[in-house]
Amino acid sequence: MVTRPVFGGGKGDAASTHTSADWPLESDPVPVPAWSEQNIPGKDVGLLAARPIRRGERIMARTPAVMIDGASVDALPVDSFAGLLHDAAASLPEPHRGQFFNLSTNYGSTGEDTSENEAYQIFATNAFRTGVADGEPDLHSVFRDISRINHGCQPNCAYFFDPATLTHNVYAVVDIMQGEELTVAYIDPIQTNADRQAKLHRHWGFGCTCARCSLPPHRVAESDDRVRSIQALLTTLDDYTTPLPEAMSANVTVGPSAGELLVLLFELEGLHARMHEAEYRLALEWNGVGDALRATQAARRCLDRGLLVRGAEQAFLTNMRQLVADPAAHWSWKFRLDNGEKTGGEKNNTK
Ligand SMILES: C[S@@+](CC[C@H](N)C(=O)[O-])C[C@H]1O[C@@H](n2cnc3c(N)ncnc32)[C@H](O)[C@@H]1O
Repeated sequence: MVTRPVFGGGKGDAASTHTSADWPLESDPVPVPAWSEQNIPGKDVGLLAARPIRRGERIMARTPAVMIDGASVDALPVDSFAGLLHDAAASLPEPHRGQFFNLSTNYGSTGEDTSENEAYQIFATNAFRTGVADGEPDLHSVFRDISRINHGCQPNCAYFFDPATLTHNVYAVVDIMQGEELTVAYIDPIQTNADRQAKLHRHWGFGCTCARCSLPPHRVAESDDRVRSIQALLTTLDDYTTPLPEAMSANVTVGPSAGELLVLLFELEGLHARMHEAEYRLALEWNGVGDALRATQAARRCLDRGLLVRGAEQAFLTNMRQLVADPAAHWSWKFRLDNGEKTGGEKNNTK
């Protein structure tokens, strides 16, 4: 009998064997890391999947290296802000301090070559908005590792900040193959190719070369057309005052078929990190015509997707839970069949 009380972080381990040979159990098995840092042509450093990663897997959870109140960015002259930021980062213990000062400074490096300016450039290149509730207070945070994830317009990962634990979480929103680059969206991907490129240039100083941006022109045109359809559908579906019969005679696209079309367009555009938004609209449209079962199916999918990328406490998730619990008692029940009197919906609250 072999027993090792310290094995598994103190959980212990016992084995029965016929051999007196040493068991290779000197330490915990080392888990295979999900990613590794690599140089990626045209992007400096990025993260590649070191093994297959399943949709839904949490890839990283990190607390901030530095958190900054947005009001101080506005209130202070750049030099003073950069000095404070530098001192805050310099006070971190190693290896966290080294990891912070190692981050990218790609945000249009200007100004003097001082370590204060370097801290400022690191902040500008890598900070995430991490406001607690409805963006208040307006906090911005820099995280090791997570800040190495490059942008993609069809990202395979999504993140959300959990204010209760001050933890930034990164989840896989699709199955990811070994060797594939991990990406998140730095900007709203529901924009045409030209609008996405312009925004990335303006705010981040790079041109995107992701698969969606590198399509041949005829497929870019098709993708842009789908984006415009998504934008139009989001506008009509979020107007809860248009009853279905009236909409049909006025050629306005609402109802379950419009919701199904929205889901399809999200899929075709690879908007996996945003699927909860399409499923939310579909759930409401089915409930709006009194089909409780189909409404519940879409609401379940919305919950599954939404919990992954938004955490547990969002209003739209509560809304979907209420629909699942009792579709006929939900505010949206048969709202498309009424005469536009029900307007109690919570509009567009999936973001
Ligand atoms: C938050 S950092 C990401 C990690 C960074 N690549 C590094 O080396 O640490 C943001 C910077 O990465 C680069 N970057 C991110 N996504 C990119 C992309 N899709 N194409 C080109 N450069 C990208 C840009 O220089 C951007 O300013």
